Amino acid sequence: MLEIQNLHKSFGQEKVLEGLNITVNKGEFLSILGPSGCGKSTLIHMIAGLESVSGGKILMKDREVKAPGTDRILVFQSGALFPWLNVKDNIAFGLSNVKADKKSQDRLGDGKSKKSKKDKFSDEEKEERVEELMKKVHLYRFRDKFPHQLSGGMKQRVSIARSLAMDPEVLLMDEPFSALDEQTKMVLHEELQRIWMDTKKTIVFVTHNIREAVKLSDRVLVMGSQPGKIIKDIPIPYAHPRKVTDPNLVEMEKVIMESLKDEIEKRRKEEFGDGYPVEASGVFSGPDYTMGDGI
Ligand SMILES: Nc1ncnc2c1ncn2[C@@H]1O[C@H](COP(=O)(O)OP(=O)(O)OP(=O)(O)O)[C@@H](O)[C@H]1O
Repeated sequence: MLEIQNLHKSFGQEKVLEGLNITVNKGEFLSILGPSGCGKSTLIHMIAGLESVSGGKILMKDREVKAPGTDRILVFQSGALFPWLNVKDNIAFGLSNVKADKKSQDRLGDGKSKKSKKDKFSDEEKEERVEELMKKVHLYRFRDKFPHQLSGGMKQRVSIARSLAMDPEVLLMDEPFSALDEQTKMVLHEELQRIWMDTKKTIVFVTHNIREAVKLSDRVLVMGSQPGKIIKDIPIPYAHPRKVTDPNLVEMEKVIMESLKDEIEKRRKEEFGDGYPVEASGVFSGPDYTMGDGI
């Protein structure tokens, strides 16, 4: 479905990503996990077509990614809703720009005419999709509310619904829950697992939270930094929906921690210099092993 081949990225003299090779399978929930600054957002922006590549290729269904497209929709950390639109209109917003692909054009009988590209969905289908998605993310009764009237979790659910409305081949998620409190995060994890099981969408999910990655994904790619590279590819072969208390998942968290040992040591040295006692650093002592601002 999505193939990343020998991908490199530099910003000026700074080499950010080096030699990444990733295959994302159809229907897979893949997490990209790594410490702050290792290049996760840069990578997902490149897949979305929002950032250029410095070397290598990104192929989506064998076609090189050169620009953003409705086959790859990115859900941002902030939700990025339009404040002047209510829930319903925010979800409906992208639909008018979704055009039918070549196959559907042919089915519609005008596949040869580029100028008259048809909308993928009729007006009735758009209406139905928006209604269905508002129900799917449990926001139907809030459909007339505006973003400032919603909680952080609700806003993120609108954002997910808006992305799903466009029926992308791949849903790209850049730390979508990192700004939320723990309780809301847990609810949204359940919500996302349910949506994923329902829709069987391919999801590429960027996070620095080990527990989140293990709970949600079929596979976790662990990244190292400076420059960013894949250091481990770890399958999480357990049925969904999952509970974080599942001993198998706790075990997987330990496996991932182990694979990040060198990375943690690198960060510890950066933060504290040589000789700082490991047990005194407090790094990774939090409840979810977040590799965020603490290191
Ligand atoms: N547009 C840009 N111009 C210059 N440097 C950039 C740009 N975008 C990112 N970088 C640099 O690339 C490196 C990787 O950044 P990126 O945001 O991809 O990391 P990240 O793993 O997503 O971090 P975080 O988890 O903190 O969001 C950083 O050193 C950052 O400063």
